[in-house]
Amino acid sequence: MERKKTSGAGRMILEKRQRSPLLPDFNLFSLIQRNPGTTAIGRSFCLASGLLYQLTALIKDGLNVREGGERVKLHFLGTAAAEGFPAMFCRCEHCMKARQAGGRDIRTRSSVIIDDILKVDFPPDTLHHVLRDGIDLGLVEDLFITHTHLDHLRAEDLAMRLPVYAHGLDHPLRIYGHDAAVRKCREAFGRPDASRIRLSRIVPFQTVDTGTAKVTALPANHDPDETCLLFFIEKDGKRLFYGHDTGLLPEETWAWLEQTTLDAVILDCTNGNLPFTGGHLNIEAVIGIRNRLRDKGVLAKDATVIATHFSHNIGLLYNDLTNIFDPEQILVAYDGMILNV
Ligand SMILES: O=c1ccn([C@@H]2O[C@@H]3COP(=O)(O)O[C@H]3[C@H]2O)c(=O)[nH]1
Repeated sequence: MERKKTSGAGRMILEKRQRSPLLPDFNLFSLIQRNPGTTAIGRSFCLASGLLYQLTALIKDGLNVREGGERVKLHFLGTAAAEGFPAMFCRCEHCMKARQAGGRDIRTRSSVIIDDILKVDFPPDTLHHVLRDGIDLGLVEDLFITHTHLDHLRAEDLAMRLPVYAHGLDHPLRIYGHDAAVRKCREAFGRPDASRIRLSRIVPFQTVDTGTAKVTALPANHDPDETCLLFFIEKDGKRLFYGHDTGLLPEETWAWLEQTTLDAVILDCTNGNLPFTGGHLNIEAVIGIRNRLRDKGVLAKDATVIATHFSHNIGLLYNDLTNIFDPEQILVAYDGMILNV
């Protein structure tokens, strides 16, 4: 189906201006209109401030504009490990600090939406994401599931796309996952009408052509009891690697990745400065993977590398993480972050 898209840089600037936490949307012009008593000096001040605000936003956003090609919007809905940050029941020093700090130190269970129509994972915080970021989930056409752990697939909530719970939908949601994910979905909502949900089992190295993107499932190194997937996503000429949850990448995944180029790489940083475990990475491993991708010529010029999926156990707040990752030119994801690559 054709969907109307605002093109390139204009779209990026619009979105970043609407959502930037540093530049809240504050319409000075409507303030003037609501206050007919405003003096000429006041009106001039407001107009000048408004113009300055618009200009600042354009300059800030302009810094992110790249040369050539359609941009792909990556919207990070959640950036935490299973327990969230602060963790639900946790009263440790770091969770207490995060509760107090708020903002970028509040992390929910991980998911990303690409160009508003392609989603990876369906965590239990999805309703919160929809409400927090004003997302129209009815637009999403394709949902790729990495694995069935509770923070990545809340299958029961997908039933909210069925009749009675959802109206006005004009296309089915196509869901793709390995066999455990398909089984979990079937147990949650059976075999619904294909106009609402279509479920497909995919296997490692299979490429799905959604019509808007080509998505290849790659093996993760996460849970020995389940085939967990990572995704290579090619959309509008951009190539992205969705690389969590995983420990050190399997060599067969490396072999596949080394045949391509990547414009954006999203990596698992669950363990922060702690030693990495079998199923997750830490800061050192994230930097190591970035270095290998760079050394093998996989990273495109100006490629963006992003660390995400942080556990509360690492005890690092957003500023601690940026202090570590900024010198490495690796971005630290936060909830609500929008990138145009
Ligand atoms: O050795 C360990 C094992 C686990 N954990 C935490 O438990 C979580 C389980 O879900 P998850 O796999 O999304 O993320 C994990 C981490 O946040 C940890 O910090 N250290």
